[in-house]
Amino acid sequence: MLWFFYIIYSNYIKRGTYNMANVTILGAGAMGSALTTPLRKNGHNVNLWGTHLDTKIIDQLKKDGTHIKHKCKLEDGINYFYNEELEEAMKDADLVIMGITSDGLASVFKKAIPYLKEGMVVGSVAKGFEYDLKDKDKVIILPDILEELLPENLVGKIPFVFVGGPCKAVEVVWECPNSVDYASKDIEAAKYMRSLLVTDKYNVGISSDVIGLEICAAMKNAYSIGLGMAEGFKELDGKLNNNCKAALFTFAVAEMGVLTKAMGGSYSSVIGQPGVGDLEITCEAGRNRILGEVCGGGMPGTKAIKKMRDEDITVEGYNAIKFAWELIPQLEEKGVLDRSKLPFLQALYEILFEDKNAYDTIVKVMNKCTGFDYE
Ligand SMILES: NC(=O)C1=CN([C@@H]2O[C@H](COP(=O)(O)OP(=O)(O)OC[C@H]3O[C@@H](n4cnc5c(N)ncnc54)[C@H](OP(=O)(O)O)[C@@H]3O)[C@@H](O)[C@H]2O)C=CC1
Ligand SMILES: O=C(CO)COP(=O)(O)O
Repeated sequence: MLWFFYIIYSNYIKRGTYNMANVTILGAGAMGSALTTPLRKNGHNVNLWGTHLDTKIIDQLKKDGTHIKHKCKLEDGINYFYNEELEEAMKDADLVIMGITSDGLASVFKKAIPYLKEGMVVGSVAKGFEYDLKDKDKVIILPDILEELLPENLVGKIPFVFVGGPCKAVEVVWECPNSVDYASKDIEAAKYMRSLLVTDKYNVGISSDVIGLEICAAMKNAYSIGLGMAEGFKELDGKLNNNCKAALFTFAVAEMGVLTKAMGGSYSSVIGQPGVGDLEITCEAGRNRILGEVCGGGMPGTKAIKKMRDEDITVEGYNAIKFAWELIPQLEEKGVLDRSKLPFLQALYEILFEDKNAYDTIVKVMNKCTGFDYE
């Protein structure tokens, strides 16, 4: 019995007083590295671990503190670790943040599992979908993958926190004001993670809507590709197509609402930071928007994605479109979705995966979506 009170008390001490914590970030890419800034500003001990793909990034950071993707120095006092130093990087961590892209999330999390301990909190910034590990044809949200991978002895003992909202990584490094949401089934864990990262510039809201936040995080990337197309039309007609972009923005929000509702998420995420907020930044300044711009300018979808991948640019919206398209039959089978309510998504699938002409397809979808009943 005394042990029971001890565990409760020590968790309270740990999460309630918010003293200096040990934080390990897995993934030294754009976002993982950016989160070192608020953490170091708050005086925490920060370990930044690079994947097998991040060796050059870690080399340079160790040399002079410069992050080669951000092209500026990170805060002083960060401990840097190479791929083969994972155990050391995770030793004594209170919070582990997965700064990995959606397609690498499961493989990196699997590597981290042997070093997870009861009481640690795991955060993730990844935005996308994955296939269910138990059923390779089934599309699921990223929180479900992490839960599935957790070994039996840690189930219910490691809370997960998911990050959504407009947050260009480099602006976090520059300490520009921004606002994100942390969602978790364990609100105390979300508050704990917030307590370690929040600054006067890095604002964090707390939410219990994990599903809504995840659907928005994945789908804003998908729809930003579509909004980017309107930017690319300039290449064809020499004119700004801002009316088109604004209209597509509203169709994107409506369709994120349709999918979120079908999945059981909350509309408040759609109209909050994870949905509208993140859609706005991504269609203004995101890497997904660049793919759309290239397609809108006339390059076929399959060629445009190849070009960006060859340039090593992360574009998660491309896969998100395919995953969402494959998710539809699952939701129709459950009777919670009618695919006719997602005309913009269908258009994106046709442009990006079937190489349909972007301009003609977008003009048609504008005709269809104007005055459309999404209910
Ligand atoms: N960048 C941003 O502004 C924001 C990004 N996010 C989300 O955070 C996640 C990470 O994004 P970001 O940091 O920009 O991405 P990066 O491309 O910079 O990479 C993130 C990390 O994932 C690694 N990685 C990529 N592919 C694989 C793979 N197949 N297997 C193992 N590791 C892999 C990267 O290695 P390497 O560096 O060598 O590619 C890097 O360590 C994404 O899901 C993104 O949507 C969220 C908010 C904002
Ligand atoms: O998620 C992001 C901003 O919140 C980054 O979007 P991109 O991956 O399109 O750059």
